[in-house]
Amino acid sequence: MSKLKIALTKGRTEQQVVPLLEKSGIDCSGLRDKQRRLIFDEDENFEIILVKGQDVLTYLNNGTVQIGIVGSDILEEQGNYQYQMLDLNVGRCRFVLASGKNFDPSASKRKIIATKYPNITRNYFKRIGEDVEIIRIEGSVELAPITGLADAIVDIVETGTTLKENNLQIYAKLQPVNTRVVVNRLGLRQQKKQIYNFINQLQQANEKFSEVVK
Ligand SMILES: Nc1ncnc2c1ncn2[C@@H]1O[C@H](COP(=O)(O)OP(=O)(O)OP(=O)(O)O)[C@@H](O)[C@H]1O
Ligand SMILES: O=P(O)(O)OC[C@H]1O[C@H](OP(=O)(O)OP(=O)(O)O)[C@H](O)[C@@H]1O
Repeated sequence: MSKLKIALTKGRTEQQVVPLLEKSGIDCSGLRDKQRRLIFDEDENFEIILVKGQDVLTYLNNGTVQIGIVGSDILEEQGNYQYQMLDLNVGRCRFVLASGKNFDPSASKRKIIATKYPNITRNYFKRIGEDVEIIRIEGSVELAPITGLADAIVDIVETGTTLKENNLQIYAKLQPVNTRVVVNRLGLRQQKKQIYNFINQLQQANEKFSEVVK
């Protein structure tokens, strides 16, 4: 029987998900001890690769892996909703619209919004019927309203520390974010039993199951 291959988002997601994978009985000793290694096959049933969140669906859709573990922020930004199997109770945060204290959300002038998530931002402003200019930036998003690059930002908030330390405040709360398990459809047909066993083990470890593929 071939091993199930998992693309796990490296960084924050990896830190929070590895304890869950271990709880569900998967040998993650290599991940615990690693420095720059990216592929882990210590477990007899699983192979885990560490990838950037934005690349998880590329590996999944290509069939290189059967399972991906990635934030709902990235799934939503990339417009993929169809392969989500499990909602993990980790990586919890929320999208917000934020700016400095002088920002006027009801001002009639066309606003400039900086974000790492242009699609989510476009959809939000479309929903509320406002036309805005979006500037895409890759990080340290909070700098945009402080430096005058943009009027406001759409970004993720977890503890609120980054906003607070940069004197920004929340003007609107958008959708919540958490970590999801996504499955390749062909993989699901070919390795159904293995995949469902994995999902069940992870579900028990997580004690929170939310959504089965339709
Ligand atoms: N402050 C946060 N608190 C909790 N979860 C977060 C936070 N920021 C991001 N996340 C979640 O963790 C995932 C990975 O975030 P992480 O910061 O490791 O990667 P990143 O933002 O792409 O940064 P980098 O480009 O440095 O790798 C995000 O896609 C999101 O789901
Ligand atoms: O509410 P907090 O707990 O402070 O977390 C929010 C911060 O975390 C994320 O940034 P990240 O650490 O990924 O850095 P980045 O600016 O490089 O994207 C996000 O973009 C916020 O800046």
